Amino acid sequence: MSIAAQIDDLSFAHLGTDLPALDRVSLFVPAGESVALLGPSGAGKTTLLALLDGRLQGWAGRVSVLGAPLDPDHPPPRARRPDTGFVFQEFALVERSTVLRNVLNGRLGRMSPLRALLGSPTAHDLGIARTALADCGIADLAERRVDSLSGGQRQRVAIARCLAQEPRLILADEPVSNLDPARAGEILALLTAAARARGATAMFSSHQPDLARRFAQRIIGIRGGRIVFDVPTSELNEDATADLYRDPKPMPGIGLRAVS
Ligand SMILES: Nc1ncnc2c1ncn2[C@@H]1O[C@H](COP(=O)(O)OP(=O)(O)OP(=O)(O)O)[C@@H](O)[C@H]1O
Repeated sequence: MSIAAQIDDLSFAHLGTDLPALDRVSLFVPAGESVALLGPSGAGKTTLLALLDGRLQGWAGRVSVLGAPLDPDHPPPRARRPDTGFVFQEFALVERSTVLRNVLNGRLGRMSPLRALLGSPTAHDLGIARTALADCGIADLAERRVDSLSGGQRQRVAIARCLAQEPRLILADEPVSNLDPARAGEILALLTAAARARGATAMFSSHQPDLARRFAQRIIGIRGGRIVFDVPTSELNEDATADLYRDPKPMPGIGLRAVS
């Protein structure tokens, strides 16, 4: 079986913090799966995705992505890992550039260094970018500047850029948190269907259990940096989900009191 990500006994604290953002996490994700990470604010979802994306250093434990171990002290530069794609919550697009140029940026890691430097795509790169635009339903926006687009359209551009990279692992950090419920469903449908059609693995974080249920095969609950459940979507339990979001420490003096 091909492996998208394997994590063994991983602990990590951000610089300048004492509490670990991830605490003894172990995880195995076979290739092709779609996985949702659920958990309250500060649970460690973004940290886990950033770590798999090779953007963090100095963890304890073992991490391998697409079969290659990541060195905790020297993860390879992002540009040298085009097989892993990332969709950011805040899109991270070049606002004053066109949609097509932004999507072509997803090809940079696949181009020769000279072409990447000159920003000169081949016909093959252009074909892949146009296919990604069409798959995301925004072929007609190719020449529009990003700063003229709505939030939902920007999110489609961010996904198209990621698809143009031809990643085998797609990581997405709250990719629909800025969208209304109908748009959020459309975008997650698009992301997971595009991953499936390409045989890629998709891992996305969310605060919306209903969307996770609809679009993920597997749901991982994280709280306080630890995995508290990891189940096939069909086995997700309402109580476990509610527990995940329960207030950790009620404020002293606040609560229900009998009124005499
Ligand atoms: N750059 C940073 N420097 C210091 N601490 C950080 C940094 N980024 C995150 N943290 C801390 O790490 C912990 C996990 O944060 P993380 O952003 O991974 O949570 P999250 O589950 O993604 O939250 P949210 O749903 O709000 O995005 C939190 O305690 C947070 O304060």
